[in-house]
Amino acid sequence: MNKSVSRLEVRNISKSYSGFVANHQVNLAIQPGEIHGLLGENGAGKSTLMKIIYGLVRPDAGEIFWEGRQVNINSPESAISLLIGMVFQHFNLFETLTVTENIALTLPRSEKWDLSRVAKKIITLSAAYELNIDCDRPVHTLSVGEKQRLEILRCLYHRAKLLILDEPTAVLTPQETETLFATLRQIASDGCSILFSSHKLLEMQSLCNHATVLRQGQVVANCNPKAETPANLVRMMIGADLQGTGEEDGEMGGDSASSSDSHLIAGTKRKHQPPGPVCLLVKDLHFKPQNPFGTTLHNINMEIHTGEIVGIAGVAGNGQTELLSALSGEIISPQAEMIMLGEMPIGKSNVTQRRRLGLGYVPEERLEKSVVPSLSLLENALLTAHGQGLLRRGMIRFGKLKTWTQRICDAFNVNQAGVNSVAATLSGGNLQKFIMGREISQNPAVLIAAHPSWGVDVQATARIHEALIEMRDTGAAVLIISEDLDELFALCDRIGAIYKGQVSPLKAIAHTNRDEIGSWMGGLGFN
Ligand SMILES: Nc1ncnc2c1ncn2[C@@H]1O[C@H](COP(=O)(O)OP(=O)(O)OP(=O)(O)O)[C@@H](O)[C@H]1O
Repeated sequence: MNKSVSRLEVRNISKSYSGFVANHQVNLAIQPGEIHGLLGENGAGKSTLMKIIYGLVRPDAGEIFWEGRQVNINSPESAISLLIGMVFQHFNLFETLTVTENIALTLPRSEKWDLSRVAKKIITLSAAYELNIDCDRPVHTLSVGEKQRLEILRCLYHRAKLLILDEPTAVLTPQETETLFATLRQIASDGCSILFSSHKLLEMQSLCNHATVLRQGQVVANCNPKAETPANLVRMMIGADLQGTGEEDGEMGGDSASSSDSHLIAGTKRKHQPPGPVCLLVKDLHFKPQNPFGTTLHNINMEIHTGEIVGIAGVAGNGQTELLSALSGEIISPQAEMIMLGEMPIGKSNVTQRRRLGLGYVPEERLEKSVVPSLSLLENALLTAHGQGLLRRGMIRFGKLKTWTQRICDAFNVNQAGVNSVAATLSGGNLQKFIMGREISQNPAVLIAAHPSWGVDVQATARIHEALIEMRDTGAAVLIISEDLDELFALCDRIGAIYKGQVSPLKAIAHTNRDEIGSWMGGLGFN
């Protein structure tokens, strides 16, 4: 192959949605074997550009060249036929089918029916790339992290020449991210090009030698992220310095991939005051899921006090989903006293009853559980906030609802076309900001949040952290379940880990470190 011909080149790509500009005259070229970063804050237009390249979105204008030849990529099928693969931010999987069946479905007729052959190849690939996945499990039983690994595996199966990854590390642990990056470097060194989007600056610096920076749909810079400081990258992304973080220019780079940029933004606002009384008590909580692939919870004991943020770290699939379901009321506990909200036994209460008593909840899955994708932001706000005076005698108070929703969007800088926007049309990060804002704005006594800053850019993460710390400082209890150790260490007062359905002791941040929590995440030392 002629080295001077780009694997992919896009010229003057533009795309608007009802007058809202998502991409404006974007130019970008990716060489064979290059890992090219696409950097930009939430709503900058990264996913739109990637979807155009993958044939999912038709551009209004512009041209695409594949290995020097102009092409018309008008569907994912035509992208796949060129050997372009894509891993999405939101999973594109059939929930009731198994891992093998999900991959087989995307294969040509001649291959798709030989499921045992497909399974064998999956096992080989998943071993080679350390993407451990059980071929026979139905997708609905997989954790968020496992579903994402399946998406990556599916692209690897197709031997793509261009692999597009839209925030693939959002739910991976630092170790998993390191492993993934090693895999991606290996794939790139074999000549495959990679287009990788993220707003995690350290990931960009660790993985990419070239990056295109998008702001409000336009290319504002091309750079080598390894040669830039994080402050420079932030400046390129948002066109200004990050507010109130104390972040200064400094040498950065190196090969270590941090799972987030949380260390850039938190830590300065911690108010050292003793926590209050126990607000959420979990006592000998055990639960055996009906789902044969679920994780059994074993006698979990925890005390969360008012005025503290507690974090539970863990590798996906260790019982986080079951613990979240049990605490939120999606699963009813064997005994009511196993979960106490203040003086109230709530183990047998349902989600709505728990919400009424002051329990806020941000589930793991954004589009599956947190919002109804086809409903507007107004309607989605009402779904969990109807108890905030938004109903009168069973009728919706639309004026109030509009003000309420607008306030959430303003406070959390949810960048969208208006409160009537359909949730599915928001960028991933903007949707996450909306969901966090919706729950925090209700001032719950206890907030249980999974992955609070999943897919959220550095500035918005700062805003979410600030709001969580503010809640804590005004007496709320916050429980965060996340795989992002950076975020947990930046935010939490106490921290523990979950492993195979058991929760470790919760230790004050000052009395533990990443190594200890990391080893607990791997099941060493506490059970
Ligand atoms: N189908 C659609 N209808 C209306 N607006 C859309 C649609 N798809 C995207 N947009 C808007 O286009 C803008 C760019 O979205 P895009 O998803 O490309 O951003 P992004 O950079 O990937 O953001 P994030 O980092 O949050 O994922 C956003 O403001 C989004 O709301």
